[in-house]
Amino acid sequence: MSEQLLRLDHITMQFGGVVAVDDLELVVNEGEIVALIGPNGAGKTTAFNVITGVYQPTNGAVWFDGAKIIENHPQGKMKKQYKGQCDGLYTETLSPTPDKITRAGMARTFQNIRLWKTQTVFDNVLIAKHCRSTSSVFSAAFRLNRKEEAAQRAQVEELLEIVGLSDVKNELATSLPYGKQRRLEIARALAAEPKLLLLDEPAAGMNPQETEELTAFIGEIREKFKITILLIEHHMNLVMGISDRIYVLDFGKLIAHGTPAEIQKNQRVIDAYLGVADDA
Ligand SMILES: Nc1ncnc2c1ncn2[C@@H]1O[C@H](COP(=O)(O)OP(=O)(O)OP(=O)(O)O)[C@@H](O)[C@H]1O
Repeated sequence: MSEQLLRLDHITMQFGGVVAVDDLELVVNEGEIVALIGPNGAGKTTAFNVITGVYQPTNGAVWFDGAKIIENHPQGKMKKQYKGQCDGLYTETLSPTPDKITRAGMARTFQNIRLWKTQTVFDNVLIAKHCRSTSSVFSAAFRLNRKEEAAQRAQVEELLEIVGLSDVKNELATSLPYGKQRRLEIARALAAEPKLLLLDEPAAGMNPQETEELTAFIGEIREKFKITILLIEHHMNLVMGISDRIYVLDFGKLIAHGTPAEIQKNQRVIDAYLGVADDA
């Protein structure tokens, strides 16, 4: 459990005058479930967007699976603003696209469910599998490689069985109840066979029972897939129930990190976030 899978070094993301993420240092070790929490607008989704290549950070580096995958330093007008803070620390510009990052072994879900609405449960997962395979475009369009296609279909069957969606595999994704749609979204991310799964508010919009089921489901996924998970979540029962460690952001800055027990009694966190009533 001690190998670092993901490491953020001095990550800053500035949009115009807003510093959404400010000098963030974060580590996720192999096999861990780590939560990133904080009040609305704290910078959590922005951090995910930097890690997954949606945004190029203003400064800093991201290491994944032993390699530096992202790096940037203040450019243009920003140079003056950041002068003295990070001079010479980062000199390269490494900015892979999100699909390259997926291929490197990360997969994510989004705050708003993004399923292929007109496809079945099975096809939603199959398409995600295709996207991972090198011959995906041709295979998907022309079925050039039938052997590969058959193997992928079998893997999708197996995955749906593991996540408990086999019985609804031929139904349209959008006909599923909300909790199952969330489960499908996670299954689709798992189809990419990631080393790191990033979940952005997986329990958003869920009632307490659905949240409880999801909490158990995430735990099962970790066990069954031996996967590492970084998640953003507002439901404190879920966060405290499954996280090994928690990072807390407030106004882009890291204000605390530690075990759930440590975070629960951290006064800065209580003031900034946990004092706010849980809507779970
Ligand atoms: N593309 C963007 N352009 C300009 N400002 C942005 C952009 N994305 C995020 N921000 C700003 O950055 C700050 C952090 O937003 P972010 O969405 O990362 O917060 P969050 O912690 O994920 O919030 P929530 O819990 O509400 O999802 C906010 O002030 C937001 O308005």
